[in-house]
Order: sequence, then C-alpha cells, then structure tokens
Amino acid sequence: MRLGADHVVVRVPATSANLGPGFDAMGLALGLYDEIEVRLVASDEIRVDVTGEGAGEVPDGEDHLVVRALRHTLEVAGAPLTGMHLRCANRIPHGRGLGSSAAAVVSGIVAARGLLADPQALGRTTMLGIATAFEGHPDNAAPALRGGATLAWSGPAGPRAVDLELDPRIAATVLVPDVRLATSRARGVLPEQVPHADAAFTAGRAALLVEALARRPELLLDATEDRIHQDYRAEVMAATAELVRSLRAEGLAATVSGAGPTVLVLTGPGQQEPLDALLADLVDDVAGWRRADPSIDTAGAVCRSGSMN
Ligand SMILES: Nc1ncnc2c1ncn2[C@@H]1O[C@H](COP(=O)(O)OP(=O)(O)OP(=O)(O)O)[C@@H](O)[C@H]1O
Ligand SMILES: N[C@@H](CCO)C(=O)O
Repeated sequence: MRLGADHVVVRVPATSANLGPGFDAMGLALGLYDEIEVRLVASDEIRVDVTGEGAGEVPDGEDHLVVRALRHTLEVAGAPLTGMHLRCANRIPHGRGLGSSAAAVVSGIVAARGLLADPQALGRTTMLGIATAFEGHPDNAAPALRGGATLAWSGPAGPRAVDLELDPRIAATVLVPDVRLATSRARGVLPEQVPHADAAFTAGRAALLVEALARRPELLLDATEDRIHQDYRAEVMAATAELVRSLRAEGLAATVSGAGPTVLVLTGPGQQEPLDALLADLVDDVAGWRRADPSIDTAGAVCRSGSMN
C-alpha cells in the first residue's frame, strides 16, 4: 500500500493492567499521555528527539521502540520504509507498571496507520495483534488502543479485546514510587504453576470484577482480590506490597498496577475522603511516592495531523 501522509501526531494514554485478578487480561486507560510527532523525510535518516520520561536513556535511532513498531507496521501494510524525524513528549513513567512500553508500541502502530493512504485497511484487531507481538501480552495494548476498561484474550485467530462497562462513579488514584522495576523481572518471579484453589479463587474474582466495574463499585474490594501474581511478586516490590496491604486493610481496592511497582487504587462513591486521610496518615510510608489522580481515558490512541502542543 502507498503512503498518504508525511506527518502525523499521535497521543496514547497510560494504562494499568491486571486490576488485581485479571492477570494479562484486564486493563484500564488513564488520563496521562505520551505524544509523538512523526515527519517522514526523503532520506534514510532516522532522528529521534525525546523530552520528558526516558530522555537521554532510550535509543535515538532505529532501535527506538516507537520507530521499531512504526516501521514494522508499515512493513505489515506493505508500505515503503523511509527515513523520519520523530519527536516524543513522554509523560508516562518508565518501568513503573503504567504501560509505558505498550504506549510506545501503540503510538508507533497508530502513527504508521495514519501515514497510510487507506488507514481503514489496518483494523483495530490487526493493530492489537501487532502490539501484542511486541509486548507478549495484550492487557496494556488493548486499553491504550481503545480507551476505558478492556478485557483482552488470545485465541486461534490471535489477540482480541472487548470494552468493559465502567461505572462513572469509579475513580483511579495511582501511587508511583521513584524506583523502577522492569516487567521482565516482575514476571521472572512468577511460578510455572499455581494451586487449583488459587486459580479458582482468582477466576471468580475476575468475573466479579466485571460486575463491580460496571455498576457495583461497593464490590471493588472483594472483586480486586488476586492469588496468582501479586503475592509472588512481593519479594521484588516489598514497599508496594506493604502499601497495597495497608490500603486494603482499610477497605480500599488497592492493587499492583501492571507489573508494578506503582499501586492503583480504585475508589467508589464516598471513598475519596478516606483515601486522602489514609494517605496523609501513611505519609512516612509514602515518602518517595508520587500521587496522581488521573481521569479515566475513554478515547484511547488518537491520531491527527498538525503539530504538537
Ligand atoms: N516512550 C518510550 N520510548 C521508547 N522506549 C520506551 C518508551 N516507554 C517505554 N520504553 C521502553 O520500555 C521499558 C519499560 O517497559 P516495561 O515493560 O519494563 O515497563 P512498563 O511498560 O512501564 O510497565 P508495565 O508493562 O508493567 O505497565 C523502558 O525501560 C524502555 O526501554
Ligand atoms: N500483565 C502484565 C502487565 C505488565 O506488562 C504483568 O503483570 O506482567
């Protein structure tokens, strides 16, 4: 397919995966965004300018994750590869469990789609498939593409996702530590097998979470219980595990966000004040943590032409 544009701007939300029992399946898009601008150039040159998160750390050429995802998507679409100038304004912290790598991959895929003469030819399922091949699991990529709360799974036809209903009274708070933890490390401590009783427990909670998110926020505490990943991961994120435990003991639906070490708290009606009070009380424990109360993003990845800012 030929290219139809030489300049796109893409915005992609942060995401919190798992939501407790929905390991590798459930995710939520948050109102905290990375934005990229791509300009194709006539030469082979690839130039990457990064501001914000990851500046001076991530590769600045063809190994950059956005560039890799973009070029791979153009290849899949049968479009020609050219050089490009990429500007990234990153706000999603890296290695914290807020889906930074999925946002980078999705922004590259969506940018490539926007450059095609016929963007509609690249559907959402194809984009999810490409993102999942990069990520290894679809739970961040699905809400990054679609916005809102999502449930993703992989079947014979590849990765798929559906939107989950989300009660507008539910709000998200994230507590982001100043230390990073690579997803690969947090996956490396998981066991090959879990006891049948724990799998059954967690499956039931994941099903309950669909109902709690849709219309029963009072069930969020029970519905976010998990026995198949968070406890195993405590050894590589002790402070996170302790904060989750303290918040849950007070009735708040706290979970490890993605592969950690950020803590996600989902609150329903009347829970913001208790959360504020509790975090104020825990001030010594939460030193070194940054609190944010992002909106829940409902747009997902957005592509437009024009300039950033
Ligand atoms: N915007 C970006 N541009 C380039 N590379 C990025 C970008 N965001 C993330 N990465 C790469 O991905 C790594 C972080 O990925 P990792 O999967 O470990 O954590 P995460 O995606 O932030 O968290 P989680 O998957 O648990 O939500 C970074 O160290 C960096 O190498
Ligand atoms: N489901 C993934 C999310 C992080 O990419 C995990 O918990 O490892």
